[in-house]
Amino acid sequence: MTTAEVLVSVDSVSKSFTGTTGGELRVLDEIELDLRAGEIVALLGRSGSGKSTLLRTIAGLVAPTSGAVRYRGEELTGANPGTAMVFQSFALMPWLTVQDNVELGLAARGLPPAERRERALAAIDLIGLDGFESAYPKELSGGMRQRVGFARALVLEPDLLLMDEPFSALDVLTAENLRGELMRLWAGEEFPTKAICLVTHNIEEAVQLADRVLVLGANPGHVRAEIHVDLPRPRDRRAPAFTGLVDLLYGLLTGREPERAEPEAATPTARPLPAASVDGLAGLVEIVHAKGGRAGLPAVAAELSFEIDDLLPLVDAASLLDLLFVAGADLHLTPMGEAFTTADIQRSKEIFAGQARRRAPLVRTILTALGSSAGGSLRSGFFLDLLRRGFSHDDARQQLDIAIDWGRYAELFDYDTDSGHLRLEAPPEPVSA
Ligand SMILES: Nc1ncnc2c1ncn2[C@@H]1O[C@H](COP(=O)(O)OP(=O)(O)OP(=O)(O)O)[C@@H](O)[C@H]1O
Repeated sequence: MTTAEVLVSVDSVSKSFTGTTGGELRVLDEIELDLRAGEIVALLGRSGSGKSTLLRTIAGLVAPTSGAVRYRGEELTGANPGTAMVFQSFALMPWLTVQDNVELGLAARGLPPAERRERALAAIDLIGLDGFESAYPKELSGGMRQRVGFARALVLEPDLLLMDEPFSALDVLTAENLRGELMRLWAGEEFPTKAICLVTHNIEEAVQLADRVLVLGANPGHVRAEIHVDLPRPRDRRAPAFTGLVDLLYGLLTGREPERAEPEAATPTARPLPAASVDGLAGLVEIVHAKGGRAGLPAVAAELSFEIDDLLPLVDAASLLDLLFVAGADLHLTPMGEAFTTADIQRSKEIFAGQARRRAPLVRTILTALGSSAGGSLRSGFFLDLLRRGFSHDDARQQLDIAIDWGRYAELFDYDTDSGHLRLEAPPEPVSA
């Protein structure tokens, strides 16, 4: 496999965006990646780890801040001519028929109408859409719309097919069916592309489809691990080798990176608060307690019908606060977590307050700032301005909302919606910086 021709190479690519207040938001950090003929590569990572940005960089839709993307050795200066993209949202033109949607990219390439028509019909046929040529997107189910999305990309016969969470807007059965069909096409003679790179946050999907899984970490996006999936196709989800890889990836996605800063020393931007409500994270701690202090993540996700992306912030929050810790794909209750979940409500709040003050950088920063302000009160805009130096507009708001949820529960500070002020609940206590 490693001797196969390199279609696209990503050399030391970094990408920064300009934040709303002019600060730099580093999204990708020194990414190295070769995409070779014959392989399917999955980019797996939690929300915000830069997966979509990396995919768009490979497509030539986003220019790297430093480093280069090459297609067959040629550095890109615009859209990558060897790629076509399938989007999560289908991105179809509602006013065009299936046939016209599929022909769109060919028209852009200047192909004559007769050839466009012929190639579009072949792609429509290949992806199981024949009979729907003159239908409009709104007449189609989600699964059929995504087939149009596939046909529109495949008709271009790209060397490399790029897919950004192509199945995540579909219901479970439709997604499974379409994944299966894609794999049958991939194994067949007529499939017009040489390689696939897909973004997913679904671990099972990555192991089912990919030859190689790159696990991306966040802040900024970087490659944490590369896992080879040498399982025969079609893959059996119940095979021990399959579930073993799923467990390994769960562990990689949830485990803390050794080189990351300890929460005590981290700043609010270096260690953002996970998007978890107190209710959610306390519920998870309670579940692990009910299971005897140890629970497998895949089992918890399945039991709660949670996507890993919904579960990860809860796991992150509980481990940030040292209520749980992750070992491999298992969650373990810590002594602090045990105390938190078995205590009466007032004591639970005190434990939470102590942990949040010590280990959640934004909560600590808010407490410090409120403690040194006149009357222990500051406008929320003050904190939003600070946060926007390191986060996008929406992420800054979300960070503050999480901190307020945590701070209110812990009775550390309150937020007055009418005046827009955060206010200390109790007289200022010394806070170690
Ligand atoms: N054009 C842009 N301008 C500013 N910030 C951006 C832009 N595009 C992405 N970002 C930021 O870059 C970070 C990574 O985004 P990206 O969509 O690549 O991550 P992701 O891993 O694909 O996340 P998700 O799974 O949620 O889609 C996010 O914090 C996002 O807000």
